[in-house]
Amino acid sequence: MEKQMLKLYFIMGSNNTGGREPEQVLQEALQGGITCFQFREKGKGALPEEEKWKLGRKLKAKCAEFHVPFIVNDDVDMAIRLEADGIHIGQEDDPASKVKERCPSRMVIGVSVRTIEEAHQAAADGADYLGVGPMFATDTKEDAKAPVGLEGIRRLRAEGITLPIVGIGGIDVSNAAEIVEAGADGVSLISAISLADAPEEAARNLRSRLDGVSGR
Ligand SMILES: Cc1ncsc1CCOP(=O)(O)O
Ligand SMILES: C=C1C=NC(C)=NC1=N
Ligand SMILES: [Mg+2]
Repeated sequence: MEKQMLKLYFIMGSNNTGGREPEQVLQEALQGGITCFQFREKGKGALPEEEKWKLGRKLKAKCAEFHVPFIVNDDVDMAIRLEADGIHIGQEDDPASKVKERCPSRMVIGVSVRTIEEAHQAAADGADYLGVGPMFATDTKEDAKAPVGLEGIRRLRAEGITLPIVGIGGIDVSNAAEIVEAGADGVSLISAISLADAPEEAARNLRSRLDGVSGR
């Protein structure tokens, strides 16, 4: 997996946009320079199945226009049937080893981890990258656990985790660089772009900030 794709990894569902059209917000984020997109339709106000599939197809087509990887959160069937570039799973989903068996080998598999044990397990299960967090406080994910902070990433690297890592949780232009300086290969975020007055400008500012940082 090309870890550069993790530099500015935007995540969004229709319930993260403050009521704006998700396709429009994604269009702007792509124009602003996001390097990866994850469709994450879950939580309060998430779309029912039928609409979720329709939106998923539209967002995938938009990512294809910009040659940006399209990742699906949680829903392995959707990821496979939409021919997504990858799937992202959490600790409550099937292990990466099981998901990997079901997916074409071209698909990347990301796993959410918070502890060192979870990180080692995900690596052993064949994860291609880790989503580490929550980094900072966030109110986007209702059931987010206590933040692990930059130390959460430093500790994984000190423990010898060499897999590509994105930090997630409460990230914006004010703290994105330090995530990479702590040893991550990029940042993943929702509201810093999805709720920005100008999503394209927000993505552009984040991208230029991240282009100026040397990670590991
Ligand atoms: C999905 C997820 N996992 C840990 S925090 C979080 C939400 C991130 O949202 P935001 O970037 O708006 O803090
Ligand atoms: C919870 C998550 C953690 N990390 C990433 C990249 N995506 C997620 N949905
Ligand atoms: Mg999940």
